[in-house]
Amino acid sequence: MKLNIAVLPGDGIGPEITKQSVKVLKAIAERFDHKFLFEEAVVGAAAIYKTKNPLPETTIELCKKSDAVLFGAIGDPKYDSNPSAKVRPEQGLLKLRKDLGLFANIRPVRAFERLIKHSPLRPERIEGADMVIYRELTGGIYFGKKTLSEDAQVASDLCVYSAEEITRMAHLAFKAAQKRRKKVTLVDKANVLETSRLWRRTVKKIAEDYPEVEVDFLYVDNAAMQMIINPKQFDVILTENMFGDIISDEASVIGGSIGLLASASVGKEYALFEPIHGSYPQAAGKGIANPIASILSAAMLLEHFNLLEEASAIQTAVDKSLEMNICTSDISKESSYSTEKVGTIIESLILNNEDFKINSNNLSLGQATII
Ligand SMILES: NC(=O)C1=CN([C@@H]2O[C@H](COP(=O)(O)OP(=O)(O)OC[C@H]3O[C@@H](n4cnc5c(N)ncnc54)[C@H](O)[C@@H]3O)[C@@H](O)[C@H]2O)C=CC1
Ligand SMILES: CC(C)CC(=O)C(=O)O
Ligand SMILES: [Mg+2]
Repeated sequence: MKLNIAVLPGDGIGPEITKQSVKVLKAIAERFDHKFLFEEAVVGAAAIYKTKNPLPETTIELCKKSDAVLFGAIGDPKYDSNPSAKVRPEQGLLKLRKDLGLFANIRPVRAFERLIKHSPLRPERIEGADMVIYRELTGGIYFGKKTLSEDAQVASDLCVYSAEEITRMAHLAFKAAQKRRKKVTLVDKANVLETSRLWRRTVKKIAEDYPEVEVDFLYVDNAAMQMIINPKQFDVILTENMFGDIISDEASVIGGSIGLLASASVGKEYALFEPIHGSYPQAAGKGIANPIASILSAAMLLEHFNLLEEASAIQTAVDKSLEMNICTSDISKESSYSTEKVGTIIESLILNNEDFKINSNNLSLGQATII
């Protein structure tokens, strides 16, 4: 298969982790005889420094003409220490999501068997945990009107959702549940928020189309606690933009590190693949960032194009590398390999291993991105 992949490394650790996932995709192309072509563009603070714009038109154009986008991370201490800056790296990512219509962000979370001993959570609580978070990505409070009074003493962020935005998201979550353990949990705050009540009503109605899927409803505050005390109860979590952002960082503790959690951001026309973490500026250039979230995002990219054996090859190589204790220091202080070394070992496991049979257990999604 021939794929044109736009690569947007971004800021902080973005370039060094993305370098590893591109390396791994090149290994897949070599081993499975595909042609993957990569073209880079700037986004975030890197783009502001170069063009004064966090999302230059040339970057959007490249994304639109490519088959898929591989995204690193954005964010820079210069802007984090100045929240009032008018032009910000985050605007680049938010605008990109909006312009490409990437309304669904899919974040699989599972407890990696080999890492359970490193988790701060009790092993018996997380062993076998396996869920996928369907986070709405282009609506809600991140995109609503923002105001600040003239004296800078009163501010507001508007949270808006339409039934249409909820409906398209809910169908994706129910379809994913059909292929998994047939359970959808809507996470909201319907005891307080009108938007959450709209989510509940809409989801209840859609659930009628999926009688074999069990639905339950949890307030986000309770969900945050349940995530830690009983994560195995979750199969597909469906939620709005901000709640999904927050509970997925929390859920990463189950996997052992946020440096392991991949995601796919999809819409009707375009698809972008990105780790769930940010630009981790404290680690930039030090070679200590975990590249696996980015590498597994590349696996999700392959899965999106139905390259299941190839996606499975990445997943298997990642599992093997972890089994061999080849990991960065966020996972194990005793065994701290560099970002580059972890990428190189995963690359060579892909190039040298003979047999990558598709094993639905080691696919991250079960084709959940194909919409
Ligand atoms: N999708 C994106 O591009 C996102 C960007 N950001 C931006 O990133 C910058 C930093 O934000 P933070 O809140 O510190 O979040 P962050 O996700 O960058 O880092 C939080 C913590 O997670 C850990 N971590 C993150 N990625 C890791 C990796 N690959 N390997 C090992 N450990 C890792 C580190 O302990 C780090 O201190 C900000 O400018 C923020 O706006 C934040 C979240 C998402
Ligand atoms: C930096 C934000 C725009 C996004 C975020 O935290 C995320 O998508 O996980
Ligand atoms: Mg986040």
